[in-house]
Amino acid sequence: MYKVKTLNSIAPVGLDNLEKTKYIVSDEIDAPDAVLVRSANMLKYEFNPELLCIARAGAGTNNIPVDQCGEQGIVVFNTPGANAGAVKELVLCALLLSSRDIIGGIDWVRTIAEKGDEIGALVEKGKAAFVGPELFGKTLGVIGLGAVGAKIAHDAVALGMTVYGYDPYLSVEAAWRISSNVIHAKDIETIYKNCDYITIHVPYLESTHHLIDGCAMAMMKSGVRIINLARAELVCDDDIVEAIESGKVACYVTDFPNAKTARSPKVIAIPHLGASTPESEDNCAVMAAMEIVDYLENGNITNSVNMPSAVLPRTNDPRICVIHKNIPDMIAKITSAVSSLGINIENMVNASTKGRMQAYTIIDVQALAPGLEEKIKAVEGVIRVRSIC
Ligand SMILES: NC(=O)C1=CN([C@@H]2O[C@H](COP(=O)(O)OP(=O)(O)OC[C@H]3O[C@@H](n4cnc5c(N)ncnc54)[C@H](O)[C@@H]3O)[C@@H](O)[C@H]2O)C=CC1
Ligand SMILES: O=C(O)CCC(=O)C(=O)O
Repeated sequence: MYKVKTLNSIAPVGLDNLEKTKYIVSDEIDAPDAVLVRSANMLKYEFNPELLCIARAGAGTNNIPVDQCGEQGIVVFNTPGANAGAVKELVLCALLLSSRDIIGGIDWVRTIAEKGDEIGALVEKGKAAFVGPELFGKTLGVIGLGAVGAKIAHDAVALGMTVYGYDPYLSVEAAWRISSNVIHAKDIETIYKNCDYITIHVPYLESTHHLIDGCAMAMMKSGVRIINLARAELVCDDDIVEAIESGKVACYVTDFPNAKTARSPKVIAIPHLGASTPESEDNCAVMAAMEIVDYLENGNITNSVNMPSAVLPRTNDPRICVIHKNIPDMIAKITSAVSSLGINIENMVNASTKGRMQAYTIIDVQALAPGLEEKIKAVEGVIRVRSIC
């Protein structure tokens, strides 16, 4: 039986893919083979030696020590695009909330709720305090045009906005998803200087820490509205609070409130609800569970953030899966270790990604033999070996 530990509540439709005859799934498992997680912080998690993979039911993996996992031969998956529809809808909502003072207006109506028949007249007299601009005809800057950013850019065009998109790392495949009406911003300053609204959709990495800071905001239009449903640390809290106080920033919407931002009256703080729809919770859970099943049962890797993709269709042959350093001569040494025991290789695939530290090899063999795993493990540069019957 495979053991899967859940660190967050995972949608049942996803867990249904972990057949009860093959999997024990619980939040109280010791020494799991796989971990299923949403936003739980795993940065200080103690990895048991048996742990083979972690599936993040979601996009961002900054709650997982991805590089350390790679060094230990633990495959980390995420679920690209599976919650993008939910985030997109909340960003559209955030754009409207940042513009029209809907929240202020609703709060004010509550304060006059006991005024009985006077309410109608009070509303007509008081509503001028909650006026805000339309999105139509305004300029939106989308930083990061991946699964979420591409959808927002598309819908904002449909809302009549002029949309600038900035993403220097966009894959060709992702580029096809971008509406041709989106203006390609060649540098981030173009976004800062031209946009009335700016929304951020990049992963949180060392290189994106405080992407929006005082210098960035200094380049922006006065009264800019900033939407951050990506990660708190992409924006410098001290600087944005200061920019709000000075009037430079008219509104900041964040899905990641903290002690600094939650108190500011011009911050709309949402309790990390970007992906909180039944549809996206189901999508993420199903994709994450399927990634675990395919890796544990077949050794196939799809949507990993620390290993290359590698899929070899199953036959009846037993299989050896080898995670190794991405350095020259590994394939020759690993296949020699197999053939030194007189074992024939029936089929194999090797995958590496430029710049990634680990590579991966799947080898279907005629038969397993005692000592085979040990022989491969002894090859310098091999990180982890697993055989699957
Ligand atoms: N609030 C929530 O519940 C959710 C938040 N997120 C956050 O949003 C982020 C984006 O999500 P997806 O669009 O699904 O990810 P994605 O991986 O599809 O897209 C990210 C895009 O950012 C681009 N990028 C990376 N560094 C950049 C930089 N310095 N400047 C401009 N572009 C850059 C990449 O090329 C990629 O196209 C996630 O990493 C996560 O942190 C995602 C889903 C739900
Ligand atoms: O699972 C969640 O609710 C959080 C989703 C998220 O932040 C992500 O996918 O990056």
